[in-house]
Amino acid sequence: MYYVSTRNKEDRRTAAQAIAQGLAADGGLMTPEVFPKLSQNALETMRDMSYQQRAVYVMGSFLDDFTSSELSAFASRAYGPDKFDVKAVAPVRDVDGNTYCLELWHGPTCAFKDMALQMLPHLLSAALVKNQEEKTVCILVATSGDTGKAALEGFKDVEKTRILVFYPKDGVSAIQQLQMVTQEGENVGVCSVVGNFDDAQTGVKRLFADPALREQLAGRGFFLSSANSINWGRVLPQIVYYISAYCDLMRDGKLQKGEALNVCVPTGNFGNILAAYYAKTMGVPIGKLICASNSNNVLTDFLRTGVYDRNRTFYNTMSPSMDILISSNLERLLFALTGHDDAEVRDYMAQLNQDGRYEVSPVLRDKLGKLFAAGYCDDTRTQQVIGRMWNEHKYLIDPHTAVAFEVLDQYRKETGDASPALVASTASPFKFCDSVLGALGVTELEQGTAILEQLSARTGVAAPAPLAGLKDKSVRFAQNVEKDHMVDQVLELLK
Ligand SMILES: N[C@@H](CCOP(=O)(O)O)C(=O)O
Repeated sequence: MYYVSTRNKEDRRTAAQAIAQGLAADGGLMTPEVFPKLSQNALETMRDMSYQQRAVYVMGSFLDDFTSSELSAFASRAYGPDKFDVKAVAPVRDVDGNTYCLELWHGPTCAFKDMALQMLPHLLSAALVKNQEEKTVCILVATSGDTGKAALEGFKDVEKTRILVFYPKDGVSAIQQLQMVTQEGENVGVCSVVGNFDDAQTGVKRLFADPALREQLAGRGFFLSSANSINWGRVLPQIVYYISAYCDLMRDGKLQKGEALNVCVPTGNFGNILAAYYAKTMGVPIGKLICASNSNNVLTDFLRTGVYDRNRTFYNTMSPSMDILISSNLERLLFALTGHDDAEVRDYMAQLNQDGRYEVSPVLRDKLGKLFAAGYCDDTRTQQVIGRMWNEHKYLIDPHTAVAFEVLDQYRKETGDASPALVASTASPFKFCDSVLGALGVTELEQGTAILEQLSARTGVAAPAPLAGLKDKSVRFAQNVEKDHMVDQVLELLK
């Protein structure tokens, strides 16, 4: 199977090339030329498999330049008991008999990003060998909180890799920041950027597009790649968990063969919900894809009107991982829904770059409306939902998950569509202790890592071990740069 750039479908690469490259040379996103189909029989075959086996089954259908024994070895290392605190890896919790919650935060950094970033280093390391690459890869990451730590943990001390993470100063939670600045490993770097996530992400994309920098780094024996969801190796493992959740629900008798399941995903960069869309494209009986946003509701407006307009106020919210106005992966959706019309996608992206805005064709708008629903939720409501979920279900959820529960509720009320629904739960509530404690009515908050124990004491829920362990770690990274000086950090790390 080949992968093509969303901006030039003549640019064809193998999976190993696409994964090593991260982003296409023209700034487009590498995307499969065709999507394999999963029959109902295939879903039934997978029903009784472990998560690791399902990952091999699904990923194998996309990665024909990787052997099945390679993928099996990667899956057992990526999703083993030393990495995930539950055997199921991505368990599905029954909330009320018709609403299910896919818990994606049982990995080493307590966020859904682990699902892909425990796998990507294996894929990328193998890809370097397959491509006979002699240079060391330097992974540049922009994060609004979760990707950064998950990528650092995944690539820590991985041979022939370096990793540098940029996060917005004052744009991530205190625990998220502590997770990153205390990162161990000889090949890692972390730096805050003056600005918001969009500034960090745009800065990173600018570095990828800088031919002089690439040449200079090549001279030092390095090339650049990405661990953000612009890299296909990030999106593919995310498709697996939607398929796995559907199989779990069938196995447990909660869904009948072929029964539609709506899926509601809190998303900022659109990678997580795009993975659900791809699972649907492959044949999983997913009904409506419900896109949940916080007050940075650029995606809500886009999916409702067909107009993408990032010219609006950027809010720092209590669900920081979704504080994004330039949503990278939408480009892959546009490519899919235009029938791989790279010229049309190029045109939209050029308008976005120039005016911060584009409007899709009426045909595309209709397709979006049939596939997606969208809504958003502000911080006040987010805290109410956290409080309600705790009081009614004794279920402790994080602010991003709360946004999704609220938007699903809005959708059900507005449409009367009472189909079974799956909510993607993207992070542990312990990553956002202050907001969660506030939602539970606590006003006097402990400082530093003591707040983890405070949330535990208030709820009787134990903090995940990797977060509880933060109190023994020392801060290693305190660098802060203006967005125009990110290049200096790269050159410093790779000197
Ligand atoms: N929500 C992200 C932002 C980057 O998104 P990605 O899916 O492209 O890595 C984060 O937590 O950093």
